[in-house]
Parts: sequence; structure tokens; C-alpha cells
Amino acid sequence: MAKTTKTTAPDKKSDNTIEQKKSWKMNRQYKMLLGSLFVLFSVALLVAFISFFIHGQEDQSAVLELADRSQTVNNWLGKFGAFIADIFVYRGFGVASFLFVKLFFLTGSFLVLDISLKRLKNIWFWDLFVIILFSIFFGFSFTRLPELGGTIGYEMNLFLQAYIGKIGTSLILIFGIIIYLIFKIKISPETVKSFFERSKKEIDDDFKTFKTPAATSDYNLEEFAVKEEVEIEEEEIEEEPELKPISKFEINKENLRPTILNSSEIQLETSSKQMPLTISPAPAHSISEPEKQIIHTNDETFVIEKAPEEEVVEENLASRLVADFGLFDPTLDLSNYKFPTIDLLKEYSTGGITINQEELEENKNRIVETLRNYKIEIAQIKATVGPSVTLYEIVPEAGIRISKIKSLEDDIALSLSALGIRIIAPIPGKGTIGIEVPNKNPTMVSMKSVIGSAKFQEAEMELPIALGKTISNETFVVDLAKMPHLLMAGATGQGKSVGLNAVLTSLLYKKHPAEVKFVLVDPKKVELTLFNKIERHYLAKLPDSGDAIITDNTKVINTLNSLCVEMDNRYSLLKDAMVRNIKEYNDKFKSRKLNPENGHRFLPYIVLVVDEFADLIMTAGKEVETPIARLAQLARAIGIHLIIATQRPSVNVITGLIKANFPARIAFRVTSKIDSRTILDTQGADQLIGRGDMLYTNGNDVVRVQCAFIDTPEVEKITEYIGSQKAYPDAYLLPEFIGEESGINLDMDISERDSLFREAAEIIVTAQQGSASLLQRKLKLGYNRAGRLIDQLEAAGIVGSFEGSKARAVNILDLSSLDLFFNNEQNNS
Ligand SMILES: Nc1ncnc2c1ncn2[C@@H]1O[C@H](COP(=O)(O)OP(=O)(O)OP(=O)(O)O)[C@@H](O)[C@H]1O
Repeated sequence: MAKTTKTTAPDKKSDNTIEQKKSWKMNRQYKMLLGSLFVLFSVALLVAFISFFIHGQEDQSAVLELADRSQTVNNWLGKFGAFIADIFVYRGFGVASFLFVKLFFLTGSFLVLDISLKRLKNIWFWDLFVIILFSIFFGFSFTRLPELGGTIGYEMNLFLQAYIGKIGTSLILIFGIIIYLIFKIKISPETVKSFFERSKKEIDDDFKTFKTPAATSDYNLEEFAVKEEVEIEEEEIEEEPELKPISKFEINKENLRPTILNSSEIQLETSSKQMPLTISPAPAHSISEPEKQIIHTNDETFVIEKAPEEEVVEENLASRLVADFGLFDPTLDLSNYKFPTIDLLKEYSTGGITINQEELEENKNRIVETLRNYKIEIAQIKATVGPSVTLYEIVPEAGIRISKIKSLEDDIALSLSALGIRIIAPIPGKGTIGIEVPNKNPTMVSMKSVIGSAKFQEAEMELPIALGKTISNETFVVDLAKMPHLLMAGATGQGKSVGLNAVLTSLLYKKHPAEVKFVLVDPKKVELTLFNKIERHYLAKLPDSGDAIITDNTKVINTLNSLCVEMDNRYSLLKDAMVRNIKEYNDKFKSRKLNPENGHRFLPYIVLVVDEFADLIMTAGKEVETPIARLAQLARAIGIHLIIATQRPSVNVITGLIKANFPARIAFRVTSKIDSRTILDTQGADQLIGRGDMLYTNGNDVVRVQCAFIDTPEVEKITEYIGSQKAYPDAYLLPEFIGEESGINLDMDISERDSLFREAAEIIVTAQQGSASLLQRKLKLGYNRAGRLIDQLEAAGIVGSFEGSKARAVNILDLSSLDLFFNNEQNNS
């Protein structure tokens, strides 16, 4: 079995046209031009400012008469210099204007080097803050030299002093400094404390080493050198990302460390003393280790060296990346994507539920009478009206056995002359007995009402699904991610397809195309075709396959196996990231702690929807059951969720293996109690009234829900709304899976032959027809296995080679010749 994995991201670059490249070049040229202008302007500012402080006063009158050519100025940059210096320094911010030189220089450099300007925002913001703060400070401190604070500083200072006085102004200035220290420098009491502690220790160390004869001048020099190096390195680290944030995740850890050889320390200590004891932990990491802390004890010969705590570089780097670029946003590729609006959906009922008082009264009386006939007295009865069913909650008199009421189910139904009575005895968690009676005039639950409900809109779930409304008329919202897989079954025409559409629509209303992808399998070819329009937004498919919606059962096997490959790939990514599930993984990826260069990517949820599962099991049997069971067992953690619908709830379709892995199940109306048991492990689905009336279970409790109704034109409108928006270049591509039918693996070895090889040969020889479909039928095999058998028969020489549409020739005439053939083969081997 040859498998190749090719993980492809949806945002695969489309073919870059020559035009695009050209426009990029133009862009770059403009940037370089503009950048150089900025750099030159910064130089001009510097010259103008310096000469303003030397000759400013003399130029003051000339600035007012710029047009007069006879006026001469002393500024080194002529009238222009005098003018800009006047604007920035005199009328502006005074000495603090020098920071503009830095700002323009940096902006120019960023443009010339084509570095993202995002970081500049931060720099401009804080520098402008400092400029204003400084100009107020100078205006405040040097009232006699107004040019130090500039007109702005001077005036602001006057303004502040007029309102809050000198003390108030100085407090504001101090507050400004605190803001800068906290947010820009990121100072906290802890950092200050640790700084002082470190300096104290350094002073102590210096003092001691000075005293200790072991500390030769060599040592001090080295230590000094190390410190200097650290300072330089730190500066570099500060500056580097400003100029080179190209590689977001790379960091050369060695650059962060001062280079010091432990051995030199050890040697120094040993050479000076006769019997020194030096304890140095973890000598294995001697190269490029951080500074070690040396603790001197009272005994001068005993020096303890303590390895410092290692910095968590990744953390720092990630938070720095997040500070610079913000959290990773997976929706950025389609940032203008607009979610479908609620008005695309239709409102079916005008008002809410209509309560028919007479009907309620009548039903109540009948229930009471029927029970009284069987000597069951009722203490209290309460009715809750739902959209299609009313729940009568009964509190029986003390001493009445619940099983007695339950056994009267059919009698009560008969006396109420209604289809679909369901008795819940007792209602879990309530201690009452429930009798559900269908309403004469059920209210249709529109998809609009459930999608628009606050419960759905505000649902904090990974994959919220609005299924419909419960008996107490509450919107019923469940999380597919928690289910984690859903089985939907029900007889034909009871609302399965509408239910599937409701599930898909819910997800379309809540999830961005970057966050969820659907794999749709639709053997009926008509149910899910509408979703074709959103192929490039929401669908996933195999590479090189035409339509994303799979209608051919043989292709399903490849898709399922490909999903298994995707699952394995995702598990290894999760393992690599040391997280347990997709949510943690994506959170980590968003906070830029995972490097895309190591294959990490944002993982969208994948929802596999199989309509008509029975059909699939019939044609492909075990070959689909195995990958489905594998996905169902393992895929929950990595965000692959399965929704399987079938109208034939028989045990050979919903097998034990499938059932064990699908705790969440929806049953629409079925025809027999046995079917109900097959789906829900309990009866009840046979007593539903159809038209979207359903039972939902996720373990123990069974909830009766009226499924929301969504019609085909509504789905069409939604898919059209989404489909007409900008999309990804292609559908989300699943990893490639090369199935066994590719013919590459002809099993030539006799020992590796299929166990049914002899039987298959006999069938082919008897029928004198070499076709895989014959084997499929006779041996009840899937397409793949039958194909492989034919390949083996060809390799053995029993059938001829592939001849297009004609069946293969059979080279052995009858069964006796076949026996002879096998005997010969055995003797030869
Ligand atoms: N939630 C609902 N509310 C009201 N009517 C519904 C609802 N669901 C289904 N119906 C009615 O039942 C009809 C059949 O529904 P649907 O096509 O979903 O059945 P199905 O189980 O998918 O049938 P099949 O298996 O043959 O495709 C719909 O045309 C609609 O009139």
C-alpha cells in the first residue's frame, strides 16, 4: 500500500503573473525613492536644528520675510533651514524636536529596506509622547529659555499652571513619565527589585574578588569583557527586530548569550590555591552559557557556583511577536468576508406558538379520566406548550407505581385518539411523569427564529448547531465539537435532509471559511449539490478531483483514507506542539508560539457529512466502515467531526462499531420500535409525528426537539451570498492518498495473495469472464478488494490484461485445468 502525503494549504499561492511581479517592482522603487527622501530630510532637519541653536536668534526676523530675497540668514541650510527650524523648534516642541530626526530617519530606512511599517506605528506613538512630555518639561523648568520647550511646551505649561498650578503640572509630568516606564520600558516593582539585588551582588562580588588573591586581573578583565559583550548584545537584540523582522520565528540563541568558557574560571580558581574545591553544576553546557553566579563562603577555599535560571526564549519571542504583529488572524486572507445575513432566511410562522385553550382543557380531561379508569389519581397536572407537541406533566397521588402508568401508554393514546403520544416516566431530574401529546395545529419552527435567537448568537461554542426548539419552546443549541460525532437516522420523508441543511446552515452562520471545512458525501446527488457554490470557501477535497461534493461511492474510500492521513498529520503536529487538542493548538498558533517554517499551520475544523450512509455500506462494506470507525475513534481531538445520515437504521448499517463511536444521535420518525432501539437504544422514535419531530440523545437523556425548517431556496440564497464573495483560489486540499486500485502494487508473491484468491479464480473460470464487478457481486466485496484480486489473477496468468471496455480474457478453460494449474504452482514453489 503506497501512501504519499502531500499536505497542502488552502492559501496556496496562485500563479504569480508577470504583471504582479512588475507592479511589485514599481512599488519597491517608489518605496526606495520615498525612503531616501525621508532619510535626507532627517539629515536636513538635524543640520537646521543644530544651526538654529547656534544662530537662531539672528534669523528670527528673516523667517518672517521669507519672500524677500535680500534678507540673508545664518542657518546652515539657508532660508529653508531657518524656516523648518522655526516651525519645529521655535513654534513647535523645542529641543525635543531632535527626536523628529530619529523618526524621519527610521521611517526612511524602513522604506528603503522594505521592512513592514507596522512596527513604526509604535515607535512614532511613543516618540511623539516623549516629545510632548519633554516640551512641557522644558517649558516648565526653563521659563527664561522658551526655545528649549518651544511655543507648544511654553503655552501648554502656561495653560496647565493656570488650571492646576505648579504642583499639579509637576504631578502630571511625573504621571507621564510613569506611563512611559510602565508601558514602553515595561518596568515593574519586581524588575526594579531584582535589578538592585543583582547590582548589590555584583558590588559584593567585586569587593570580594578584590580581596581574594585568587581573583587575578585576568579574571576581572574577562568578567568586564563579558559584561560589555552582554550590553552590546542586548542593544542588538533591541534594535535587530526593528530592522530585520523578516524571519518571524528564528532566533539565534547563541547571540543572546555571552560567550564564556567555564574552564577558564575553573582554571583560575585552581591555579591560585593549593586545594580549592569548586562546585560547578552541569559542565556539559559549558559553551555559550549565561553568566554564572558565584557565591563565596566564609571559607575562602570553598566557592560555590550556581547556574542561573534559563530564560524561556520562546515565550519572550512569542510575546514580542504578538506585541509587534498582534495575534495571528486566520481570517486575514478573506478579511472582507461577510457572514450571511439573517434576512436571507424566511419567517414561516407569523407569531409565536398559538395556545388553544380548549384543546388543552380537552386533553387534560381525557388524561385524567383515562388514568382514573385505571384507578390512578392525579395530584397535579401542568401543561407546557411546544411548537408541535404539548407536554402534560403529572404528579400522581402518593403510592402510585410509575410502571403502572407506563404500561397504560397505549390506552392513554387510544383515549386521546392521537398519534405520537410519548410517555416519559419519570422525567429525569423532575420527579414527575410526562405525557407528550402532539398539537392539532403544529407551529413550524423557522431556521430564522433559531439562528436569530440570542442563545445561538451568543453561544460560546466551537461548532454551534441550532437544531430547533424543545418542547418548552427554547432554542436547542448543541456543540458539534463536544458531541463529537453525530448519527442521524429516520425513515424517508421525515426531515433528515432538512435536518442536515439546518446543521450546515448553523455552521455557515457562525464560522468563518478559515475556521471550518466540509467534506460532503452525497450518493443521492441531489441533496447537497447546492453547497457546490461555496466550494472555494468552505469545502475540502482531494487534490486533482473535479467536484468537491463526492457522489461516487468509490471515491469516498479515497477521501476517507485521506482524512485518516490528515488525522495522522494533525496528531504529529499536536505532538510537536505539545498540546492535547486542536483548540489548544490553534490558540498556541495564534499567539505565534508555533513556527510555520516547521510545518505548523492554523488547523480548520473538518466536518465530514455523509448522506445515505446505508448506500455506502452496501457498496463498499468494510472498506468504508474501517476508516469511518478509525476517524470516529480518534479524530475528536484534532477537529475532524463526522455527521452520518441514514434512512435505513438496520444493524448491518449502524453496526456496533459505528454506534460505539457515535454517542450523539438524532432519530427522526421511524417505523418500528426495533429501528428506534437501533438508533437510540430506547424506544420512542416510532412514536414521533414526523415533519422534523425528532429525539436527540447524547448519552443518557433523550430530548424531544422540533427541528428547524429550512427550505431549498433559502439554502440556495445563503450559498449564493457566500459564493459571490471573494474566495480562496481552490477548495481546501486534503492530503493525497494513493489507493490500492492504482495498479502499482501487483502482488507477484504467491504468499501475499488474497485469502479469497482461489475462490475468485474459480468464479472467474466458471463464468469465463474476467471482471471485477463479477467478483464484487459473488464474493460481496468492495471495489478495491475485487480490483486487487483481478490484478493478482492477471499476475498469475489466469486472466488476460486490461482491454478497455471489454472484459478481460480468461486463460484457463475449466475448473479441472485450474486445479492442475494450482498443483503445478505448488510443486514449483
Ligand atoms: N423541520 C421541519 N418542519 C416542518 N416540516 C418539515 C421539517 N422537516 C421536514 N419537513 C417536511 O418533510 C418533508 C420531507 O423532508 P426531508 O426531505 O428532509 O425528508 P428526508 O428524511 O430527507 O427524506 P429522504 O430520506 O427521502 O430524503 C419536507 O419536504 C417538509 O415538507
